[in-house]
Amino acid sequence: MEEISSSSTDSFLSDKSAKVFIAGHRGLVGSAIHRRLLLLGFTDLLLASRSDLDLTDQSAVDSFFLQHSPRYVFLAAAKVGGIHANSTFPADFISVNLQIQTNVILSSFRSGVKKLLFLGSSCIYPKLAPQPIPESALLTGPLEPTNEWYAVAKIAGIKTCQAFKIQHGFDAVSAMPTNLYGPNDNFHPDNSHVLPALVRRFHEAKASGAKEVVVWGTGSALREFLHVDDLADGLVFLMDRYSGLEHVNVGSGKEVSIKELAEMVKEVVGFEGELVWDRTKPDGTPRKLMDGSRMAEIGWAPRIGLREGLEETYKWYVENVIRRQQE
Ligand SMILES: NC(=O)C1=CN([C@@H]2O[C@H](COP(=O)(O)OP(=O)(O)OC[C@H]3O[C@@H](n4cnc5c(N)ncnc54)[C@H](OP(=O)(O)O)[C@@H]3O)[C@@H](O)[C@H]2O)C=CC1
Ligand SMILES: C[C@H]1O[C@H](OP(=O)(O)OP(=O)(O)OC[C@H]2O[C@@H](n3cnc4c(=O)[nH]c(N)nc43)[C@H](O)[C@@H]2O)[C@@H](O)[C@@H](O)C1=O
Repeated sequence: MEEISSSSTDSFLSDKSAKVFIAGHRGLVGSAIHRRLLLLGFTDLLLASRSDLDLTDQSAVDSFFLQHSPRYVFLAAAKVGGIHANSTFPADFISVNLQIQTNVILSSFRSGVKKLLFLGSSCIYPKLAPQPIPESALLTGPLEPTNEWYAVAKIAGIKTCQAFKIQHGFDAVSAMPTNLYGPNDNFHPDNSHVLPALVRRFHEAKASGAKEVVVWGTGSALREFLHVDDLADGLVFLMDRYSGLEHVNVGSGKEVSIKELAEMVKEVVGFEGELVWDRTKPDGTPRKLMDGSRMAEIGWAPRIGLREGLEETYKWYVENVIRRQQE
């Protein structure tokens, strides 16, 4: 059941005065969507930080939607973290994500939202899925154990969107991004994803004159990285053009090993010491390159290469995180 909306008069991009709620607008993805919509000339963006609206609180979410009546919703709020955080806090990753997404999807439906875009992740696919991973690989095999709790919540999110579309005709679509990076990422030493973790670790090693940097795992795991500004562009594209039942992969189409990534970060940061591999840490999924042909068929392509995106992200980290610590 594929449906690609064709009417330009009724499309998201022809409705720039519409009220758009970006759930999670301070995060990596939400802040990139915010930047993108401002650049495109959207004039009525609805934003609420966690202290104003806890998205796990069902009645608060319901009241918020009834009070503000947004026309479009980007659901970019979630409990997010890297391999260590996912393995350490399984209860949070499954329960918080189920709560946030169910509350936002149901309140959107009940309050008459025109269209909602839900964000999943490439970790929804089986650990040993065929590569590149097509959308049809969902629920065809066992999940990667380090993030199965998060993955189960994300799969439930896709299915919630599909169920409301089937039963009620609610225009809720799902995008599955690959591993992301960029401005406003989480640079926590333990709980973040690999790219921001390495940016911070190499920067701190260079600053302190350390001789070694420890990198987790064997370095052989392969990952596909997408700059978050490319993702935001792709999400706006989907909001505008796609109303199909099936979720859509959003990736860069390019993979690197963690060893190659670590060497690249080392070079960009300018650290001159050695890399040491901590093999007691898990590699996680051996490979997760997504098949991006559906997005390509709809007419979208990423623009930012990994090296360029990494250089820009390191500059952002120094100018924003480090400089602020020094002030
Ligand atoms: N980062 C990545 O590599 C990938 C991310 N994704 C998906 O993209 C989406 C966004 O992720 P990302 O931007 O990286 O995550 P971040 O952690 O950077 O941002 C998440 C946002 O959600 C908000 N939030 C979390 N819990 C609550 C709550 N209870 N009430 C209100 N707001 C809340 C956070 O608020 P606060 O600022 O207060 O903490 C934050 O703004 C998620 O669905 C994630 O699964 C998919 C694939 C890869
Ligand atoms: C986007 C996706 O992200 C998560 O899955 P992941 O791809 O395994 O995420 P990761 O970025 O944490 O690790 C990637 C690889 O990198 C290695 N690695 C090396 N050194 C560090 C390091 O210092 N930190 C981290 N985190 N990893 C490291 C690490 O051992 C692994 O081999 C999901 O849990 C889930 O959140 C999700 O959807």
